Amino acid sequence: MTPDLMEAGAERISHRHTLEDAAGATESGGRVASTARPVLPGEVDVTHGRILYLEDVHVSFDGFKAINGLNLDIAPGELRCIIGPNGAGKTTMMDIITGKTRPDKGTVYFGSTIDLLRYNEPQIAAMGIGRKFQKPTVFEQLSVFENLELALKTHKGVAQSMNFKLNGAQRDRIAEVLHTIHLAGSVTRQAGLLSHGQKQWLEIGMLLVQEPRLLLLDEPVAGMTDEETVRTAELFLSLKGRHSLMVVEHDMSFIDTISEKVTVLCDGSVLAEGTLAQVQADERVIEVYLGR
Ligand SMILES: Nc1ncnc2c1ncn2[C@@H]1O[C@H](COP(=O)(O)OP(=O)(O)OP(=O)(O)O)[C@@H](O)[C@H]1O
Repeated sequence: MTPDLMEAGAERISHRHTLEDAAGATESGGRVASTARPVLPGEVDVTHGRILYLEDVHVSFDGFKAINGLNLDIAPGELRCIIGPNGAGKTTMMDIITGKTRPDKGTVYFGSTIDLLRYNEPQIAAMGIGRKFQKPTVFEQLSVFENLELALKTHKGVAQSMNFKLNGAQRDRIAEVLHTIHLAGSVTRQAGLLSHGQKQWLEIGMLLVQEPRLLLLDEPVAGMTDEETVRTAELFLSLKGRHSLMVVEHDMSFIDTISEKVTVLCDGSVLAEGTLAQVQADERVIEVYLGR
């Protein structure tokens, strides 16, 4: 497909992807473990106003308390920024949410019904929690379009099927994502030739084609140019509402542009929470993180 056609496709997009589309995405009928009811991607109970809920979570590594009584909740559609000094436990927290690390103790819920501690990493990803690590990991030899196509196929568990063809809705979804990540003009470009910022956007796009409910993003603007950082802020602001985002960053001006609520982690638990101005004025935060 040519960039022109993809661009045209992007313009045709209306947000018509329904829960039915998402339900059709799971070849296994969406059953992922021994819960009382099937869990479908996109089907998360947020009637209690939380898409993510952590209570009194603890993790120790060889006796060292990396996470120590962590409580946190994220609202549906929220864009939450997480800051804190090195070793505060930010990465470990994301590892717990995504099933990479098991806590010693605590509660971790996706919506109000899905106990994440009962699932493994691939199951949690399939439920709609996407994670972006700091370094971009796109397939450099493939084109931008092929990277997105592969992410969609892999998510649907059909990567091994040589006969898999994208349907119209899937092509529209890719076109929409290309537009969102500012790569509609680079559809056929080899991913290895993209700038660092473009690779980061492409990797975010590879998550977006999977329609995640919650996106965890680890230092997304590290190494970006100022212009790329501004465009990334615009991208995140455009994603909030439709997706929930948790962004770990050290770049304060970027956080200032995108954040409503900031959580400061320190020594494995929440030290402060509020607007950026509120946490920046907090003596304890100044002491451990921002400096005097
Ligand atoms: N697998 C592990 N084994 C032993 N210690 C670990 C392990 N993972 C993390 N830690 C320790 O737990 C603490 C929290 O680490 P974590 O990487 O979560 O912090 P962070 O806030 O993400 O830091 P940074 O901003 O430097 O990435 C650190 O002291 C780290 O050395």
